[in-house]
Amino acid sequence: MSKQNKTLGEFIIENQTAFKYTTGELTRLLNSIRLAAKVVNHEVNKAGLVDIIGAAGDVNIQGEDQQKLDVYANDIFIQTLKKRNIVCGIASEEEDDFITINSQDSNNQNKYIVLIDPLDGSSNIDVNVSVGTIFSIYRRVTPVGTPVTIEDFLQEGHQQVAAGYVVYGTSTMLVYTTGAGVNGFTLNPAIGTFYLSHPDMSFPEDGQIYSCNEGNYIHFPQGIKDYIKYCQKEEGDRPYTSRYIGSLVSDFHRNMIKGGIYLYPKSSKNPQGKLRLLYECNPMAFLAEQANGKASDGFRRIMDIKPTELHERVPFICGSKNMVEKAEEFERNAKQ
Ligand SMILES: O=P(O)(O)OC[C@H]1O[C@](O)(COP(=O)(O)O)[C@@H](O)[C@@H]1O
Ligand SMILES: [Mg+2]
Ligand SMILES: [Mg+2]
Repeated sequence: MSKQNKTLGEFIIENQTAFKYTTGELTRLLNSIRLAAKVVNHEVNKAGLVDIIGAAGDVNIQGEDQQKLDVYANDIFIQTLKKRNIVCGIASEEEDDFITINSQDSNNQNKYIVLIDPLDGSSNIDVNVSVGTIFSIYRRVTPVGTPVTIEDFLQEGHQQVAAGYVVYGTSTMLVYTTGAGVNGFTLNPAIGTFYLSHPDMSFPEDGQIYSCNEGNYIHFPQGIKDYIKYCQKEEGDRPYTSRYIGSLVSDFHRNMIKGGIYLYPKSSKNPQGKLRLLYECNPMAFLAEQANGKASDGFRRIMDIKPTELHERVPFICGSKNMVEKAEEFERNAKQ
């Protein structure tokens, strides 16, 4: 069977042997995420027809108005994972604290925890612009059969065993890694099956696209301002093209295919940046590095940052390796 016709289910099974902890547990977990993605996709595709757009009326721990689709996607992913008794803990952008699964059941031999951003790009839901879901998977560090603790969630990004995203766009794709490269699968909506459409995805080392909310420009650190001016300068292969969808998943996906850099720096408005280390930056950083790209906070490798809080934010620069290194160079120079 040619690589192209392979379904996600087949690919997951075939590639579990490449994974050193093979017990089939990660396979079942990835398949659960695949299922939840299809359910959420069904609702996203009819946003506007059904009562799924607009605010849900609550504010989440990030201080953001929860959108109905944020809440719906959160419920679907958590229920799908809970029901299958496939993990021992879950953390989500939409949940104040982490969720412990079946902690009283000492037979709960599950080894994995999942961190999710159930709906990424919430500001785009109501305006029919692509949105996504982001997931990150770790092995627990506390003994199996005991309730998970915060330590299981505050692991450095390089401890991830798998990460991925779903983009609900012109087509719906699931893109993931287990540390052996990055592969993308497109949903055939007629039969509800994901097919391998983008094998071995890789960031071009250089690109001509920069993605950043320039509306915050005056609040950016000097190094970032200098880098944006560098991108806009008439010189060599520049100016680069500015493209900003406002959904991290979609901006990342485009830049991975075409070559580009995404920046959400810290600013006088957001001293730590906006994006969340555990369920946005770490999974995208794992994917970026597995796809020959790079991810940093301007100075440190994202996946080497030791988390201290569940919902902590970090400045985020991610994309084509040479472009990220150039941005880091401007940040370092501005510091001197
Ligand atoms: O509107 P801003 O400040 O440019 O922020 C957009 C960024 O915030 C996010 O929407 C944050 O993610 P959520 O929608 O999951 O909260 C990113 O997807 C996006 O890149
Ligand atoms: Mg997000
Ligand atoms: Mg979100």
